[in-house]
Amino acid sequence: MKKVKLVFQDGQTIEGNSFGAYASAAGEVVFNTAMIGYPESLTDPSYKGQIMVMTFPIVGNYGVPSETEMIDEIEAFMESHKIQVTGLVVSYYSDEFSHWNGFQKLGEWLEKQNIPGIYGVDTRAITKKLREEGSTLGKIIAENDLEFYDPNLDNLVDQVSLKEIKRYNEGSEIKIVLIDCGVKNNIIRCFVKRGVELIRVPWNYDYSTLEYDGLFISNGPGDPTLCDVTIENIKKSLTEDKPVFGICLGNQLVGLAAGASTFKLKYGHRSHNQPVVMAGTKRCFITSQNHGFALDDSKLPDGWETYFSNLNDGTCEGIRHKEKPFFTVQFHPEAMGGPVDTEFLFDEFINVIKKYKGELV
Ligand SMILES: NC(=O)CC[C@H](N)C(=O)O
Repeated sequence: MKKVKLVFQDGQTIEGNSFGAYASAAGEVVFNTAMIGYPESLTDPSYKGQIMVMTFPIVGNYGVPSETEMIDEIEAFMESHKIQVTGLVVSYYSDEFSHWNGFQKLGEWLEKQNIPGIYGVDTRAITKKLREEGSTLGKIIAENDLEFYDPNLDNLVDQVSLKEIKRYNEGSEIKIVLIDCGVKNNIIRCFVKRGVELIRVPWNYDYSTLEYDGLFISNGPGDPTLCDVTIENIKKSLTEDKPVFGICLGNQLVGLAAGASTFKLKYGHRSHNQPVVMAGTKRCFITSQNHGFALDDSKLPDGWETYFSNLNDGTCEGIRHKEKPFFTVQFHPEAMGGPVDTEFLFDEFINVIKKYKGELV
């Protein structure tokens, strides 16, 4: 059994066992308290540049599904075409797996994609550290040492966004432009199964010449303020009346385009049980989340209001325009993995598009 080290920016070093690739990697260390869903989380492009600490004590016991099986031109069981995290930290790694959909061992999959994992470390102590001191930079060290690396200084969206336009359900009556900032596959599935045409465009694409009925802005990695081209394009869309919907990074980008500001949370929200409340109601939803930044809704621009708030820390979980059909959420209604309480938001978006097109009164 090979040993590796997890080294934090403050010098703290924890030794553990290697699994996956025996390699060194540096990034931002974040923790995720979800009990399941490691194949989906590991392939979520929003985790790009991050070393994920899973607090659930046993990881790997249901294996990993096939990463090559495709349905409708997208990976059937993954949230993107590859592992996006930089490294994985778990307490107990189970090399044995049992699941109807299990195809390979988690360690084998990580190794194939050259992603290091470390296990046999106290993930509760690490999580307490991150909660008390905030997210920090870190590295997994095998043989060779590395510099620390802060992914939030790089335009990660450019690295994960697709490079050319791609259409799904071509020819459908309702056409939605999806700005791909690192979109999760389940967002695409949620639209495709509702029968709309999806025009998936790169993060910096000028979509103003396309024919479409609604604009959707996806999730994505890193600091939202670095998505300057997307923010400028959204600004133009907000002067029009076409419906706009954004998820996670998309929520932050619409907020920035409207004139609000973002800030970095101390340790982020990464789990499948984040409670949010819909403004003006007592309706609470349990949501799946993965974000390190948030919109500051203490001073929203004129015309905008808070749509959802987080019941744990009161931070903004979405905004909406008071008159125009624009709304966004910080959590993940497509929930992969996680609870599907808020998937109805896709239907609401399609309904406001129908209203906008005069098909619904
Ligand atoms: N899942 C996301 O879209 C994350 C958005 C942004 N990168 C953040 O960490 O806040």
